[in-house]
Amino acid sequence: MYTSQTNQLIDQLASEGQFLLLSRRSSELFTAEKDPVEFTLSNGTLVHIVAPGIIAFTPEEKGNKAIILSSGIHGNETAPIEICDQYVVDILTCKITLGHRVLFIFGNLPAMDKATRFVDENLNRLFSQAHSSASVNQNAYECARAKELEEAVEQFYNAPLSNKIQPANATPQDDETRYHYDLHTAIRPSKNEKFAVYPYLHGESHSKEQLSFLLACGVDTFLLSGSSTTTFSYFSSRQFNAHAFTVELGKVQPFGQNDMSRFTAVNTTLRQFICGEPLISKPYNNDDMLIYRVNQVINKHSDDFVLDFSDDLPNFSTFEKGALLAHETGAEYRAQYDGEAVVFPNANVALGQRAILTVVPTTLD
Ligand SMILES: O=C(O)CCC(=O)N[C@@H](CCC(=O)O)C(=O)O
Ligand SMILES: [Zn+2]
Repeated sequence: MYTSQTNQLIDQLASEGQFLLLSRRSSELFTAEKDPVEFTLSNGTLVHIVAPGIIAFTPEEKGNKAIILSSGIHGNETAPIEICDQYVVDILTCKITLGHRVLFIFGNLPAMDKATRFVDENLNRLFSQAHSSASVNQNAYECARAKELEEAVEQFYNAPLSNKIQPANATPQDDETRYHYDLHTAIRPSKNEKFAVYPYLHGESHSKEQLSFLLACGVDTFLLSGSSTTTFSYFSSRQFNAHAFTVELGKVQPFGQNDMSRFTAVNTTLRQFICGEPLISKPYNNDDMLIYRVNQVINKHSDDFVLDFSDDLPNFSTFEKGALLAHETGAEYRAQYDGEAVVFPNANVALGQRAILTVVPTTLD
């Protein structure tokens, strides 16, 4: 039995679908109940509100995929938030029916309200237990949120349904393939507008099928990471063997100012994917994509760290071998190859954090 307030909330969600809006306006509504808030839509889809901004769906006819779509891990990266918000509205109001279990995560709710990347700590540097490290501010909202997101991912991949609503035909979850697309937009413009970071796989093979899928989403450029990180996609990849990616869909814009025509391919393809509809993706061909490997991860160690190129230089701009990329007290950082390109350059990061990635072209075997 829920309180009348929760019952009202459930009715409102099922009629208007505005989970994100309610999460941002009145997040305490989602945490008032001792038991999980779960209900069933008219098409048989089970809805589980895990926490503000975190909602899981299990369709009556469950497919063989467990899919996580996260957005707003950085609060000012609005286009993916708007895309996922619309999916959630359409699912709750039964305009679309899912073909697989899907968990939606809207990451940093307070940062969305402030239109900032984060409030106290960069959420996408706090996964794989980094939220509990002595080097971060333990009182930051983002530390508690990273822990909550880790638990939500674990619960979704391993124990998705509470006993209360577990249908008689529920099957063990090890028949499912796991996916996690962590959707972002970049601070700078990019020569290759849509690109994805493939987390370090510790020697496992990269999935060409996944690259083809992302190509169908309009993502034609891939960065193969060469080391462990504390990002959300690495967490799902490493801990849960999910096909996981950080996907950059364009450039940061304020809410309501995204040119949604630039997201048609990703919007349509992800929607087909979660609904279990047939996908039209070309077979893998190296020539259709640009694949880079990460060559240098340049961290900032001093407050006087500066970039030696302009603030509006686009991602994937290339340098000649030996060109100075950045410097700080005691160190100069230079390109090591002709054609080495910079990605995510940002001098305004906390000490110890990544200030530039450099990449060089590669191919998959
Ligand atoms: O444009 C930028 O500088 C940052 C865009 C962004 O948020 N990128 C992610 C990439 C995460 C990864 O490397 O997998 C981030 O920096 O967190
Ligand atoms: Zn981001």
